[in-house]
Amino acid sequence: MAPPTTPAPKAGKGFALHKDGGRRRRRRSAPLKNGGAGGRNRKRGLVAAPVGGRRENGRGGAGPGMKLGRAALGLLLLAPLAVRAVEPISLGLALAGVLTGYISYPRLYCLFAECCSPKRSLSREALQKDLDSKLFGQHLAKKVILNAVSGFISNPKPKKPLTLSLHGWTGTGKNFVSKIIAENIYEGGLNSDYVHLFVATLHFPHISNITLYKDQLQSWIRGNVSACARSIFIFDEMDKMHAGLIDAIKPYLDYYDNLDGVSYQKAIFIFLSNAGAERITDVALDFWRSGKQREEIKLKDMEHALSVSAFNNKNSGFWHSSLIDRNLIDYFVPFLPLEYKHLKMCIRVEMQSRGYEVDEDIVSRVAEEMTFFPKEERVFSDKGCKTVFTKLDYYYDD
Ligand SMILES: Nc1ncnc2c1ncn2[C@@H]1O[C@H](COP(=O)(O)OP(=O)(O)OP(=O)(O)O)[C@@H](O)[C@H]1O
Repeated sequence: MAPPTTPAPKAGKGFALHKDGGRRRRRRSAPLKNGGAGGRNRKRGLVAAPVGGRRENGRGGAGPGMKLGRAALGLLLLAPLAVRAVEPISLGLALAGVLTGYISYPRLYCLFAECCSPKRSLSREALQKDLDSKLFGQHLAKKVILNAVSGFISNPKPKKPLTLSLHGWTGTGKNFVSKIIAENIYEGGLNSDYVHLFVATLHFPHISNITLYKDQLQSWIRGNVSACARSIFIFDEMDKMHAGLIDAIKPYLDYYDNLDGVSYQKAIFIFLSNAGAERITDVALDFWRSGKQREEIKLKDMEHALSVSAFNNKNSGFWHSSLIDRNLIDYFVPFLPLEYKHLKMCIRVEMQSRGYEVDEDIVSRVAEEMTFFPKEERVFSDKGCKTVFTKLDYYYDD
């Protein structure tokens, strides 16, 4: 896992805080010094890539390739001596074989192992299909994410990294969407070595360590982006992040071609937060009360209000943040509160994934057990789809 001075990875949510720039070295995670959260990386983490050290290649590193290269060079140097002993045409063919192998090695390697340059490029259609079939009740998020992510990935020279700030009530799909994005870019999804998940309360728990966290965060991101330009960083629980901490990464989100030899322009940063959820709910409730479809809600009804409320909310992690001040967040993405019918959709998916036939009677009973707000109207689920799965256990406990 990461060096002792870096934050610990999130247990159970597929988080690799390190990439070593070369082939992955799997190790047991070390407890953190300096007050970082301890714990073990589900992926049995790694070591922060040396800053300004090895540069990205197709494999995300140079280890085995270097060895082959040296072997090829050695053969070339020995060639004149060998020529006398071996038949020249065969020697030439052998050398050509070694060189071809060396040149195509990264591609060969990437056929069998995960690489920074994924085997397949992101397909807009596949992302759309995933969002349409898996994400319920979030027409705004779907549209923004589809356009933002596919447009960004298909741009060979983006001017800055993509920064998305996802806002909404608990259990409405913010983590779920991050997972979908990660899976559409890297086969390993959240478990990929190029996807990093930070959780505020886990990785940055103590306000007294904020200076240390800032240093760690910077070197972490710098190290991993220098190993793989297309790295994805997800910051969960932004609303619990100490004010000012996130500003440490501001330079990386800005319009710089490179900083100390590292370009951050292909990286993706996703921030998840409950900040602004009340504002989103107010708008959704207004639409509901006036008999309008929630699909009629437009991004412009929310986006500006979200950025302002994130900036002015002391508990948003973006409080007076230069990321907002300098317009470094590309999209504020609202997640609408989920209704009864969406809960039923979540329950059906869960039943199917457990191998049960969908039983509409159980679906309704589980959905009815959830609590809804406002109290009188009972329109929105107060936990989104988050606890429907455990409630389902009650009906299948034998
Ligand atoms: N809109 C949705 N469509 C389909 N499934 C959903 C949706 N929202 C939530 N779920 C289901 O509920 C689970 C929990 O949701 P998720 O972790 O994404 O919520 P969240 O918005 O990140 O909540 P929190 O703010 O508490 O972190 C997801 O893994 C997914 O299975």
